[in-house]
Amino acid sequence: MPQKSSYTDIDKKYLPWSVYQEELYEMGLHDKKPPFTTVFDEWQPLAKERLSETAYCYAAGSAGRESTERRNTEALGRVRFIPHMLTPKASTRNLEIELFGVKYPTPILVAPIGVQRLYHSEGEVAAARAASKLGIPYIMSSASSSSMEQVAQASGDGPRWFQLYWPEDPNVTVSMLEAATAAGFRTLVVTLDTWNLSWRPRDLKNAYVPFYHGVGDQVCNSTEAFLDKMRSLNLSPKSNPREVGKHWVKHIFPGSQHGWDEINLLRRHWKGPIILKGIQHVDDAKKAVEYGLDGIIVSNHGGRQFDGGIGSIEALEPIVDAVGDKLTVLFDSGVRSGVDVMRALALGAKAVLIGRPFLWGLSLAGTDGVVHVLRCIMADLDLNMGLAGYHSIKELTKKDVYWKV
Ligand SMILES: Cc1cc2nc3c(=O)[nH]c(=O)nc-3n(C[C@H](O)[C@H](O)[C@H](O)COP(=O)(O)O)c2cc1C
Ligand SMILES: O=C(O)C(=O)c1ccccc1
Repeated sequence: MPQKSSYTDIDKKYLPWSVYQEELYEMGLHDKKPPFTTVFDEWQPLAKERLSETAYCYAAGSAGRESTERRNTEALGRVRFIPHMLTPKASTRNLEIELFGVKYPTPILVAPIGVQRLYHSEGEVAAARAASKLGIPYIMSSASSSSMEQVAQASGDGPRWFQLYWPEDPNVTVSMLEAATAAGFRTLVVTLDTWNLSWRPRDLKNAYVPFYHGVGDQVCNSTEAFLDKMRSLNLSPKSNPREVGKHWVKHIFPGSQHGWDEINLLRRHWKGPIILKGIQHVDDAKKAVEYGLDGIIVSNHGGRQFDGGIGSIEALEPIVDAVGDKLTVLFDSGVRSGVDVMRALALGAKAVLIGRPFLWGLSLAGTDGVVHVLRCIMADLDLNMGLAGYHSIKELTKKDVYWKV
């Protein structure tokens, strides 16, 4: 499937993004309501009411004392703008961006999140459909609870990105990359910060991790080399889902770290752009340039892996200063509103991944819930861009930002 060069020709009813504000006020005249609250900080508590304790804690929880997660949102909140006035061009905004030669209608992507069927019966399929409607990349996780084919179908002609948890065995790695290519995924995100799951006290207290319950191993069904291994043990995903699930976890979380030189293996087996996710250190960002990567995602996995790190936004500025003109820098961890998106863009990110908030939307109302959450964030972004005097994304720079006080 050739990749489209532009996803900006989406359904006009979504544009400009600020139109959602009018739509919502209009609903009041016809006794209608949005699927659920528009208050950013109410999505999580509302989802908590609907989810099982185990599923809720799996998503809400982070590593250790959850100090990195708190630091993510605190540090983002410290980035404040000094708005411009009398800027007539800013009365309409163009939020388009270009990543790897492809145009997108807004600088927002859907973060890779595994096991989405814990949150809604349609899981990844519902979320991928939402992203496709909005013309934004859906990054399919290696730990999905839907198959590559199901997600690809739900994406339609929407942009397909695939996130790799990098197995120990190169044959399994190559087999996953081949399956993803065959299913039409064109951009590869390789997550580096999760060689094993961290110490997560909430899940340990609940004695709960999804894989032990056979959730999150659906990608293995598309991975021939892995299925061969299972056949040699007389196991199949259909007859022995739990055993196969446990083998799968060992494969995608091998507990041993690959080295930089192995990046070449990925390059040999992937034609499109390759992006490393989980970079926080400037030295690693420089290595990514040295090894010819196309992009990096400055991320600390939402504070779910290493506890005791800096806020992800604090890592962004020095990384952009060092390598921002040499590869594409994306950002995630702690983004909760449109203004948070502006904050990361002003400090140099080219686009931003939304994580937990879309998962709460999925939990509350499936595809419509994800669309609602993303449209709220995009409308907030669009309106705040205008109020601070910006017409386009490239006008956002750190000279208008006040922080580190
Ligand atoms: C429940 C859950 C599952 C996740 N699964 C994955 C995954 O499979 N692969 C991955 O690279 N990141 C995964 N992440 C991390 C997200 O991609 C993203 O980095 C993180 O959610 C950003 O933090 P925030 O949601 O607090 O903004 C997961 C996050 C959550 C909350
Ligand atoms: O929990 C996570 O953060 C994560 O990355 C993951 C890993 C495996 C399955 C589901 C999610």
